[in-house]
Amino acid sequence: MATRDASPVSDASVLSNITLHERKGPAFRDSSTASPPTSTPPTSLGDEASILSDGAKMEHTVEIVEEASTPLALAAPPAAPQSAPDAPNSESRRPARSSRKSVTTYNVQILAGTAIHTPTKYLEKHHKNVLHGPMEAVVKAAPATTPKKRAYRPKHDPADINDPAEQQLATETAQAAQRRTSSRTSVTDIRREALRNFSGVGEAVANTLLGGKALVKSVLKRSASDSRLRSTTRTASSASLRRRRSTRDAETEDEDEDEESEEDEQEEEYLKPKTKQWEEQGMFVGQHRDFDARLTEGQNRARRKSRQTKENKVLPLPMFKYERLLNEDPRHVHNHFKLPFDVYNPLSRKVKVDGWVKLSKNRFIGDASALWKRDKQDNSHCYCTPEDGCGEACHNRIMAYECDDTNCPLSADQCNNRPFAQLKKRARGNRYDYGVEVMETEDKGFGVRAMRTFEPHQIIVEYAGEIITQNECERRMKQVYKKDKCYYLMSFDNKMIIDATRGTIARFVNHSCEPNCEMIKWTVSGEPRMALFAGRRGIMTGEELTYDYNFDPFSTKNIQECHCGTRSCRGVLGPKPKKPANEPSLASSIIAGAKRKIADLFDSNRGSESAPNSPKKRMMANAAMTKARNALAQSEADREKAEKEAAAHAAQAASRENRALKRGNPMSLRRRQTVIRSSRQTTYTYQRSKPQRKVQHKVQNKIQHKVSRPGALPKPSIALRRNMAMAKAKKGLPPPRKSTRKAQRSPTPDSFEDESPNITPASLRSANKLKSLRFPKEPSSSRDSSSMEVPDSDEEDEGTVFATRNIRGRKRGDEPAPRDLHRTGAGVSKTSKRVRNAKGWFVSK
Ligand SMILES: C[S@@+](CC[C@H](N)C(=O)[O-])C[C@H]1O[C@@H](n2cnc3c(N)ncnc32)[C@H](O)[C@@H]1O
Repeated sequence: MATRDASPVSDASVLSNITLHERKGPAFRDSSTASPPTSTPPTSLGDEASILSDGAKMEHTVEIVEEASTPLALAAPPAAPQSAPDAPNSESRRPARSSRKSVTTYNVQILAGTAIHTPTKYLEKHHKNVLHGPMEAVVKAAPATTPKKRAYRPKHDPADINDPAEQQLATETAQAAQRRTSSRTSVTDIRREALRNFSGVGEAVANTLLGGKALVKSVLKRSASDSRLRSTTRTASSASLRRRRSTRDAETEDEDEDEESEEDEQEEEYLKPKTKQWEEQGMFVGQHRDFDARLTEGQNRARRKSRQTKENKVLPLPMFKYERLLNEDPRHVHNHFKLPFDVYNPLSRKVKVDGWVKLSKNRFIGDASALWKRDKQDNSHCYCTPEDGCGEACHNRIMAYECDDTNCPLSADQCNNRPFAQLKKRARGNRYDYGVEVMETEDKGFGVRAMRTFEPHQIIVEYAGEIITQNECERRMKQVYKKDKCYYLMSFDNKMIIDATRGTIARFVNHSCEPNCEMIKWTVSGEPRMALFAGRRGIMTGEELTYDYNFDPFSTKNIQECHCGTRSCRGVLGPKPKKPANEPSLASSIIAGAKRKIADLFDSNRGSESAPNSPKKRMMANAAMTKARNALAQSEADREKAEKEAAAHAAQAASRENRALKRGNPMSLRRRQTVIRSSRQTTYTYQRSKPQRKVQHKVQNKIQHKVSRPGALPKPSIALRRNMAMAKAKKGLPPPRKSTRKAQRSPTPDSFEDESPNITPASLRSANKLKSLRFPKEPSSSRDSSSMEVPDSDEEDEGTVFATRNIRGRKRGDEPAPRDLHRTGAGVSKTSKRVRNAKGWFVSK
C-alpha cells in the first residue's frame, strides 16, 4: 500500500492536492488503487485535514500520469528499467474506483514547503524526505543516497507511464482545468507545471530505479518552487518562510544519508498517540472566592466576614456564583444551575492594528534622555513587618513607590507592594495571565477589555512608549500627527511626554467620564512609571477598561465628542473646552447679567408704572447692582480662598501622613493614600504650553464651579422681587440709600441667600417646625442671640427687604429661625442683625 506519507502537515491550508497513482502489482500492496480524476481528497491524514483547513480548497485531485515520451525520460540513464522488473500490465490491472481509499496523496504546496500555514515542525520533517537540486543531478544522486530504501519501498513501474487509461485521465483533468474560471487559472498552471515536471520525474524514476516518494516530492517541490509557480501561490507566503525553507533545503541535502533512520523515527513519532493540551487556566483566572467585583470593597469585606463561619468548601469550580446562591440564599437551593454571567473566551482572532509598533518599556527619544533628571533625592522607605505584608498602611504604597530590596525590609514573597514586578511576571504567562486584549468598539475605535478579573487597585498594564520633550511633542503634533484623529500622548514626569503611538497596549484604553480604572504614576527603582490600575470597584472579566483622560486639548479643533455613554458624561473628552479669548470674562458676564435684569425690570414694569424714575424702580435697580458688585467681590474672595486651599492642601497632606505614620492608623493613611492617588492622576494631553497652564486652568475651573454651585438656593425670580418691592413701596419704606464700600463687602440679604447652598425651602420649614416645638413664641422685635442673624449693615438701607421671606415660606409673625438653622451650613453671618419693622417685615439694620 502507499504508506501514509509524511504528510501530517496537511492540516495546513493548501492550494492543490496532487494524487499519484500507484499501480497495483506483485511488488505493491494490494490496497494500492487508482483515483478518479476528480474527487474529494482520499482519506489520508493529510487530506482530511486539508478539507478542514481554512484556506481555499481544491476539490479536484489531479492525477499524475507519467509520460514515457518526455525528454527527461529519454535522457534518463539506461539503468532505469531495473527499478521495475515486475511491472505488470497496467491496463489489465486497473483497480476499481471503490478501492481508492489508500491512494497516496501528495500536496504540492506542502511537499514544496510553500504552504503558508504549515507548522514548522512538520515542514522540517517533510524536508528531510525531499531531494533537491536540478532534476538530472537528483536523479543521479538519488540511488547513491538512498540505497536501502529501494529494498522495501514500492517502486514505479515504467509500464504505468504508458497506461492509456491514466493518460486519458490526465488529459481529462487538464481539459477540466482549462475550463475553469479565470480565478483558478493560476492553480491550473501549477498543476500543469507539476504534471509536466512530474511526467519527467516518473520517467526518471522509472529509468533510475529510484521509485519512492522522495524523488517525486523533490520534483514536486521543484515545481512549486519554480518562480512561475511561486508567483501564483498565495501572496501571503512570506519571505521569512522561504528563507527558512532554503535553510532547511541546505540542511536536508546533508541529511539525506541518514534518511532511513530518520524515517523510522518519524514513523514512530506518527504512531505516538496525540496528547491533548489542556488549558491550565481559563475562565476564572484572577477570580477569588472572596472577592466579587460587582460589590464594593466594604460589601466584599462584610461578605468575607460573614463567610468565615459558614464557608462551604465542598463545591468545586465553577462555582462561586452558585456557591453564593447556595450559601447565601437558601431559597435558591433548588434553582437550576446557571453558568456564571462572566464566562469568557478570548477573541478568536487577534485584532490587527495598523501602525502600532509594540514597545514593552519606555524609550527615550532625542534630547529627552539628556534632559531627564533623575530625582534621586525623592526617596521612600517602609518599615513594614511580615504580618503587615506591605498592606494598606505601607508607607511606600501610600507614596506610590514600589517596594524593592533597597526600600523595604520584607522579601518579595512577603511584600504585597510590588505591582510592577507582579506585572512583569504576569506578562510572561499566557493570554489569560496577561489579562487584557485589544478589541474593536462601536464608536471609539479600538479599546481594551479585561480577560480576567482584577481586584480593586490592582495593576493592569503599564503605559509605556517613547519619552519625548515638549518641543518634540509639538513637532510631532504639527507634522506627524496633524491628520490623526487618535492621539496617544500623555504628560509625564519632568515636563516630558510619553508618546505611546509606539507603546504598550495601554494606549488603546479609552476615556470614560465614569471610569473603572485609574492611570497613576509610580516610582519604581527611582524611576517614574505610569500604569493603569483597577478602580475601587475592581474589574470583571470582559469589561472594557476606561479611565478619565482629563483631556487637555491642543486647540479647540482637537476637542472631541465623548461617546462613553455614561450618565455623567461631560459630552467632550476631558474638561469642557476653554472659552474662546473673545468671550466675556466671569466678572463682566456678572455685570452684564445684572444690567440685563435691571433692564428686564424696567421693561416689565413699563405701562404699569408711569414714572421711569420712581423710587421703587430706583430701589430695585440699586439692589441688582449691589448684588452684582457683591458677586464680583465674592468671586474674588473665592479665587483667593481656592489658591490658599490648594497651598494648604499639600501641607496638610504631608502633616497628616506624618501623623498617620506616627500613629500607625490605617484609616488616616488610607485617606492620605487617596489624596496622593488623586494628586498623581495624570492628564491625557497634547498641550502646547507648559504644565503650569493646566494647573491654572484647573484652579479656574474650581473657582467657577464655586461661584455657580449647582446646589445653591434658587434666586428669587424677577416677578417675585417685583412683588416684594411693590409691597415694600406700599408700606412706605424709604428708597434705598447709596451703598457704601462696607456694604459692598458685607453681603446683602440677597447675596447672603446666594451663598447659602444648603438651605432649601424644605429645610427651612423643618427648622421652623423644630424651633416652634423648642422655643416659645417671642416678640418679633427680639434681638437676642437666638434670632436669625443677618449681615451687619449699619449703613445699609433700612428698607432692604429680605427676599428670604417668601422663598422660605415664613409667614408674617413667624419667629426668626433658631440656631439649628445655622448648623445646616446656611452661611449666616453671626455678626449680622435684623429686626422686624412695625408691619412684621424683616428689615436689616
Ligand atoms: C488613546 S486613544 C484610545 C484608543 C483609540 N480608541 C484607538 O482606536 O486607537 C485616544 C483616542 O480614542 C478616542 N476615544 C477614546 N475615548 C473616547 C470616548 N469616550 N469617546 C470618543 N472617542 C474616544 C479618541 O479619538 C481619542 O483621541
